[in-house]
Amino acid sequence: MNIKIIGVGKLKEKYLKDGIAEYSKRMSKFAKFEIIEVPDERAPEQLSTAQMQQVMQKEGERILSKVKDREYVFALAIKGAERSSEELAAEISELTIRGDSDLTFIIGGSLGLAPEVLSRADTQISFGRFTLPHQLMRLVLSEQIYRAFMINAHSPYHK
Ligand SMILES: C[S@@+](CC[C@H](N)C(=O)[O-])C[C@H]1O[C@@H](n2cnc3c(N)ncnc32)[C@H](O)[C@@H]1O
Repeated sequence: MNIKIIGVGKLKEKYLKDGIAEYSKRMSKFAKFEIIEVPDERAPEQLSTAQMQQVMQKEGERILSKVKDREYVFALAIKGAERSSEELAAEISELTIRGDSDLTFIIGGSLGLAPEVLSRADTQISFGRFTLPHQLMRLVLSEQIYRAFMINAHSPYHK
């Protein structure tokens, strides 16, 4: 199985890099795990709606250039559908059984995801109504994907 997370911008914080490296190492016995970073669009603090859409569109084009046709795509979106950890684990297991072995998770930039990215997604996944910083989201998501593998392996990690 190949798990890919596509994120916008370069991860700067050491504690986030360390956390992701830890889950990446733990996941290596279940899947090939990679994180792809696409450049964020430089933008001033104050943006008009049109400028915001332009930023999201440019970032969206960069994101979509990294997505292959065969990949099953989860877009992370606050307004997406919430799941429990067990439900995500079951979803990953079902996808594997039906032959979808390339799972891609997309996290938007600071303004969110362009409509084109949401349209390409096979499903939208929400971690609740809180807005999480996109870089922290990479770590939270990495842990939840690892947790899904542990649930499917019936490991006591998930209680
Ligand atoms: C700072 S948030 C963007 C906020 C933007 N106003 C929006 O509504 O998308 C950056 C990215 O992190 C992810 N994200 C943040 N909080 C999330 C949540 N509760 N559930 C799912 N994804 C979330 C999404 O991919 C989002 O595009």
